[in-house]
Amino acid sequence: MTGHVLAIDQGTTSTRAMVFDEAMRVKGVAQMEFEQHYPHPGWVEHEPEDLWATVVSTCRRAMTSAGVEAGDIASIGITNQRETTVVWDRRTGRAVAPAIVWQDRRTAATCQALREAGRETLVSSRTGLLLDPYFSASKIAWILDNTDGARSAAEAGRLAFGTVDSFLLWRLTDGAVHATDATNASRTALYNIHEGRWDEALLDLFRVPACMLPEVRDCAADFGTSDPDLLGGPIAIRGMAGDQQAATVGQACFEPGMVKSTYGTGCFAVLNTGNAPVISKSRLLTTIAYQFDGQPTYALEGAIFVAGAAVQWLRDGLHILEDAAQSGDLAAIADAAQEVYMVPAFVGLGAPYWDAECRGAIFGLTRGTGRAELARAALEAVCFQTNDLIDAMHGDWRAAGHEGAGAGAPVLRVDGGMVASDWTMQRLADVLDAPVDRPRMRETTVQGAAYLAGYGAGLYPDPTAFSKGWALERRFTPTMDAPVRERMVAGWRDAVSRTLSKN
Ligand SMILES: Nc1ncnc2c1ncn2[C@@H]1O[C@H](COP(=O)(O)OP(=O)(O)O)[C@@H](O)[C@H]1O
Ligand SMILES: O=P(O)(O)OC[C@H](O)CO
Repeated sequence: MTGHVLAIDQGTTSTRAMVFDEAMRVKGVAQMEFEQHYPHPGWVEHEPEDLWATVVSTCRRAMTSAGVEAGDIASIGITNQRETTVVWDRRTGRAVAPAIVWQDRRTAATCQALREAGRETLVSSRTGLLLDPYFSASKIAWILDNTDGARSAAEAGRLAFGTVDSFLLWRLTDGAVHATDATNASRTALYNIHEGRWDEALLDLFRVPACMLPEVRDCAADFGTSDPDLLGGPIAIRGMAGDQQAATVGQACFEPGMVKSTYGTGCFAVLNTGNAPVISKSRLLTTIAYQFDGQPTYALEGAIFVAGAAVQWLRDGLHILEDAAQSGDLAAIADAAQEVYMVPAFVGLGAPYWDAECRGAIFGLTRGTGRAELARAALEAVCFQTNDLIDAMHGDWRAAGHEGAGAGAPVLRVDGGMVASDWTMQRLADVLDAPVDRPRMRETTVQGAAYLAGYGAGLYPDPTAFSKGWALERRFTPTMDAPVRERMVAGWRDAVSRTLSKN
């Protein structure tokens, strides 16, 4: 029975655990949602104990459903919602404040002040990111400045910072290992992606004490051993990556030029750019896709903050859907004559607009607009935003001298909860005017984490051999006439321009 891998995917709205066997077949699955906290407009928090409790519970349940015990598992892989910031007490392991989630905008004014002070180039040139509240650095400073005694405790070495991976690792190893991996580090705005180290100038800029930071390791590496009391025995931890990077691995996007896009709460498109970082002219992020043997592979990334979250809003906020799947059925019967656009800037807009202050808007409402048109507008917003990202990506890729190659071959590999919607995937292909490939294995994020853990443990083959196992479930081919597409895209861009805060 040995030769299994346990993969943990601690996401924004739910935690999943899966057990895979030595042939990478899924043997057991468990998933749990947990509470989202919105204490003020633009704020989003998680309770770190909820993250931890759902991880332990889903791991145990996945193992039970797979019929395996700790001794049957060769290694654990961790993947996670990125940027979300946890600061905890090293003695107790307890967080000193709620986790500030990646979507949280409370540090918008700090970032704006730093931008006005001309510090954006320092951040972007070293981290590949932008001065935006999305990333961890300003969130850490907020916790230190707004929690009693936290700054002095941090400076005295009593507090630890971690993105969610690092916090979970600390807990899994009972405080023995304070580490992260290069992909998660690359999302903090404190990590120099060119030199592969925490950057003193950025630590000064954001006022973060160096002694709080985890050690940075490869994605397939020795991350220690789990506390024997947690899962019925000690298990080696050998894989780690941020969830979008894990999905890039799970989609086997190992060749420069390959692109994947994941549709969960948000949407994240990642283009593998190989061993050399490509600097975007369109405000996309340069980031680390994965790192093996100390060698980073870089990526361009476009991040959209709200994708499936707009569907959730229709369901839980407006109560016009019974479940998320109904959105596609409604969109299919929406009135084609009504041009309704939804710009779901609930927490501002991400790439390529980066406007933390703007908020959502709906255009083109008439007396005849109903829930079908709103559902269609929410799903189409995801397609239009992907189109904005892919346009920008291809521009950057060509500017880097890759005309016609790689990303020039316009195929998008998709995954995440939303890709279950055939209507949305067809509309995506139509809006992109390019094929959209949905793989047989939709849980690519957790599969990526499993692959890293199995690769790290010497159980799974090298990336080239793993790539051969990628299998297509369905290709969506564009069918929309060009004038219709162009009119729709122009309508979307007009809606965005009317939503941006700089109007
Ligand atoms: N059939 C569907 N049609 C449209 N949206 C869907 C569908 N199924 C799930 N979703 C959306 O996908 C998201 C869940 O995807 P998931 O990958 O589990 O997200 P996350 O990892 O961010 O928690 C939810 O926001 C949900 O509204
Ligand atoms: O948890 P997800 O799938 O919404 O992904 C969140 C991202 O990692 C945020 O950058």
